[in-house]
Amino acid sequence: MPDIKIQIRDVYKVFGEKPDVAMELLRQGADKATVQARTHCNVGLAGVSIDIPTGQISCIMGLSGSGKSTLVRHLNRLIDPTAGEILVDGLDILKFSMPELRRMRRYSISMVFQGFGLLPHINVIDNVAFGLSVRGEKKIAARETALKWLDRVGLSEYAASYPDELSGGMRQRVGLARALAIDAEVLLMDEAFSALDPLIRYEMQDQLLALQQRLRKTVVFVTHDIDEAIRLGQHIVILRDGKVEQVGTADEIKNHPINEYVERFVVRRV
Ligand SMILES: Nc1ncnc2c1ncn2[C@@H]1O[C@H](COP(=O)(O)OP(=O)(O)OP(=O)(O)O)[C@@H](O)[C@H]1O
Repeated sequence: MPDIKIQIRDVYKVFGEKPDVAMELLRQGADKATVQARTHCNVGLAGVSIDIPTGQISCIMGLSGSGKSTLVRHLNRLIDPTAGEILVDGLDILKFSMPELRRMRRYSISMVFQGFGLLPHINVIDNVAFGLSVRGEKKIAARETALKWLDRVGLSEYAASYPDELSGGMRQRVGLARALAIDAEVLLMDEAFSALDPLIRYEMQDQLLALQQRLRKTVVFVTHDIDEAIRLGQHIVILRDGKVEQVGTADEIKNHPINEYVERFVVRRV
């Protein structure tokens, strides 16, 4: 059994004006559509419990609106739950003070976004060094680290370029280098490769797998693409309407889909 890095315990997220009424309905077993009809609240997550293993790539997948982004954003507290617990290394991150939270975001958990999130007015190397500068590292040392990571993603020659001079795939490699440069143990990737065309996307998956061979980060990778989940994920979580539908290895999901919803993803591949 692998170690567990992140424990998500019975997490609910209700968006809207009447979270208490919505929670009561959810606890009585109402589904997302009923809660929406009765309270006009949007259910993001409804009682999600998952263990995220250390040093593996976990893929969160499901149809649009199933709660993937909402879930991953809880892990660095971009979103706080309506109810439930989130433990990282056994610590309840919902109880963190602002300084503890800042420390976690600067040192322990980094994030790669679909839209790359690069700053347009600074060059590539300073984009990669950004997280290091924010946490107070000296400019020369930060740039040295940034250059090492740019080299690892094959972009050291573009250190002085600006983001708008790069292709989408190159920009996402810069985004990846920036997330890796802070050397966090946890990497959150929200549809990180979804904006890329299929060939480049495949190359990025290769690059992530190659880096992961050496780095062994705990990666939480959100995708709506089952092929990507199966290719990358040692551990796959399928969400539907804010609930966990199935958790398993790629083989388990492929060969033993628990119901029609999961089967539809898998069958569509053939
Ligand atoms: N800020 C918000 N305010 C209101 N409702 C929200 C908010 N964020 C998410 N939701 C709702 O929560 C549910 C889950 O949304 P989420 O974005 O997590 O789904 P997703 O699986 O990531 O979808 P997609 O693949 O389209 O990004 C949806 O019903 C969505 O409308």
